[in-house]
Amino acid sequence: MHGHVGKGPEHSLERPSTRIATGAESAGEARWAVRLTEVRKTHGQGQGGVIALDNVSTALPYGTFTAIMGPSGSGKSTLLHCASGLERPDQGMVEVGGRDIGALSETALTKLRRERIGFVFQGFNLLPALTAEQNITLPVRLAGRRATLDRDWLERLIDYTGLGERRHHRPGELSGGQQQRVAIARALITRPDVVFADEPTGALDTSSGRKILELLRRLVEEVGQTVLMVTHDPAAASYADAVLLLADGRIIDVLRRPSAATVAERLAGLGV
Ligand SMILES: Nc1ncnc2c1ncn2[C@@H]1O[C@H](COP(=O)(O)OP(=O)(O)OP(=O)(O)O)[C@@H](O)[C@H]1O
Repeated sequence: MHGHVGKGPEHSLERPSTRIATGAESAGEARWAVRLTEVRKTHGQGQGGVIALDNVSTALPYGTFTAIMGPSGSGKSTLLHCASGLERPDQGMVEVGGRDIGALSETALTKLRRERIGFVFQGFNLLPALTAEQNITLPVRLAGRRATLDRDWLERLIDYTGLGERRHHRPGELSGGQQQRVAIARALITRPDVVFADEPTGALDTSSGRKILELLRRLVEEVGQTVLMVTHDPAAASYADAVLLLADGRIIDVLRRPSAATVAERLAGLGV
């Protein structure tokens, strides 16, 4: 595989790729967009406590598309929440763009989440009073005075998402697929180290969902974006470079270049 040096993390997902230029990378600091090292997370305490993540280690190289799958309750959301700093692990380390996010203050973590991480949700989560373009540029405005909008990048994202004709429409005037494309452009506007997508096609019909997955794939291939996506759908997972298969809070398998059929078969073996 490409550029693997020394002993990598337990599950390192390598793919030769165009790599996105980030501040951390250009400084030669980070190889991985996201890295989890022996992450453990328990919900609740004592006898009622549930081990949601049990010593999970994995690393996502820049410019890769990874899917997380597994039975209900296997820890997928918890992994996404820990990787994005929404929840703090009990043990272990989470790095985003080479920064140990556990060492950050709440303020610094909020800033990192706003500027270095993009989020895409099943329900789009757009602000209804803002136009498509205003929704897309909101993260830059929230970043405050220091941040300036990169207009060329905005235009490229509008091209990628095919929203040219709709940029001045409000979410209520857009289809579900179009709203999700706005959400994807919004997630990328700050050129984040990673985009976390939680069931991004869950609320869409098959054809709109496929367009979303093709868009994410293109952004990985052509822009070098790193994407981590939770999905229950083997067809959606087949757009990823690799599938992390979770069961009982552990990564039990990594399926590389997965086909929908391979994924479905492996999940059926787990009783999903
Ligand atoms: N806030 C919480 N309090 C108590 N237990 C929790 C909490 N959040 C998650 N859990 C438990 O942790 C385990 C992992 O949950 P998690 O939501 O990460 O699984 P998941 O794979 O995302 O499930 P699903 O596919 O159903 O969304 C489950 O046993 C769940 O019941």
